[in-house]
Order: sequence, then C-alpha cells, then structure tokens
Amino acid sequence: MSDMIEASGLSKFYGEFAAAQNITFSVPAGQVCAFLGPNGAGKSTTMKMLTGFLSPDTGTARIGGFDVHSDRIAAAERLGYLPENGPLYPEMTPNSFLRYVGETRMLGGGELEDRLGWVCQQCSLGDVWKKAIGKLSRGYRQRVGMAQALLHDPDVLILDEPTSGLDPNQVHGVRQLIESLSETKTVLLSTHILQEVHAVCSRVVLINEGRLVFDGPTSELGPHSDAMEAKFRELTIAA
Ligand SMILES: Nc1ncnc2c1ncn2[C@@H]1O[C@H](COP(=O)(O)OP(=O)(O)OP(=O)(O)O)[C@@H](O)[C@H]1O
Repeated sequence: MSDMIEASGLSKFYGEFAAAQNITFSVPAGQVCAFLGPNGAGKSTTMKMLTGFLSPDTGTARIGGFDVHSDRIAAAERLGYLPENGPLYPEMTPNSFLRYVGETRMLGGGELEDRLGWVCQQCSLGDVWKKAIGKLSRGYRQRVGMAQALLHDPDVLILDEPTSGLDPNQVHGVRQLIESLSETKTVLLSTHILQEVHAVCSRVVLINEGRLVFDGPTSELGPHSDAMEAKFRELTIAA
C-alpha cells in the first residue's frame, strides 16, 4: 500500500523553542489517522508543514508522493486542507466563496456546478448558501471550511479539528461524512475528542511538546475511550 501522507524529520523552531521536532510518520492510502496531543503540542504546526503552508526548518513533507514545496502544484491537487482558523472571507457567501475556490482549483462549467451541489449537500449548507459567511455561526463556518477542503475531490484530507465548535448533531454529521469518505480517501485529522478517535480512526499518532510519543493502531492506545484517556494522560503529562 502506498503512503499518501509522509512527514519525514519535520521540525519548526521559533527562536529556541521547538514547536515541532523531528516528526516522522506516514499514512497509507485509505487510512483514517488521528493526530492527537494536548494544547500547544504542535499539531497545527505539523499540519501546516505537511500542507506546505509553513516551511519546515528541517525535514520534508510529501502528499500523494509529491514534495509539498518542490512539487507544490501536484501535491496541492491531491490535498484538501481544513485549517484550524480557515481564511473564510466574511463578506462572501458560501456560494461565492466556494465558486471562487473552485475557479482557483481550475474547476469550471458543469464540473464546478456538480461539485458545488455535492459539497452543499454533504456539508448541509443549503440553508446558508447565500448568507454572508461573517454572519454564520461557528459550526456553519466550520462546514464551509470542510466544503472548501472537499470541493476538488482530493485523495488526501488533512483536517485540523473538523468537529470543533459543532453541536452534537453536527458532530455526528461530520463523523458520518468522514466515515463515508474513508472508503476512497486518506485522512489525517486532529481532535481532542477521544470518542471520535474511537469511532472513526484506525490509527493514532500522538505528539507531546513537539515530539512524537505514540504511533500505532487505535486499539493499542486503548480498547475504549476511557482507557485511551488514561493512556493519553500517561504519555503527555509533563515530567
Ligand atoms: N508563529 C508562532 N510564533 C511563536 N510560537 C508559535 C507560533 N505558532 C505556534 N507557536 C507555538 O508553538 C506551539 C505549538 O502550537 P500549535 O498551534 O502547533 O499547537 P496545537 O497542538 O495545534 O495546539 P491546540 O490543540 O491548542 O490547537 C505552541 O506553544 C504555540 O504557542
């Protein structure tokens, strides 16, 4: 099975402080992998390096086999990224924003209309399709971010806290969406909700203070979310 997401020795320093240090892991095609760690562990920093939004100080990142810096366009074509705080233009509507994103992705004509219809339905955006993004609730803005990540039907999804700020019904909807996507896509998702990991992820990568501390099957972290929480604390409590 080929690896669709590859982090190889990724580090990012801010002065003396290591936000991420020598992070190496890879996610094979078709896997849904959780990326866990306490607040400030370096998850978003690592995801930004994996997606090419932040240049690493050491190491390389590949998406679908393409280096995110030297083969930027080929990597970007295969990647959908939901950033932690998406650049969702407040004055635009989901309709105009996603149309614009589609055009920058070189989608047009009937294909763009089909994809807009699909993400509108999958991300339940019909009720707010023509409302200003700045006036939407956090949950709806998160769904616009998901729609943006899915629009060009990428093979790989990197999702930074996709269920953050959603109500329980919306959380359920996003989990179902990720589960249905997992049949055809490779997904790396960060979350603080261990039940979510148990429900949708077969694998866990856990970082603490910028370093990788666990990489294995979800069942190895614990048979249920309570056991996972105990193991999470054991691996991440500062010495
Ligand atoms: N531009 C920056 N300058 C200085 N420090 C930064 C910068 N960006 C991130 N950091 C620091 O790097 C560390 C890792 O941050 P990061 O956002 O990657 O953590 P995280 O695991 O995603 O946390 P959370 O779960 O709270 O979202 C934090 O201590 C953060 O304050």
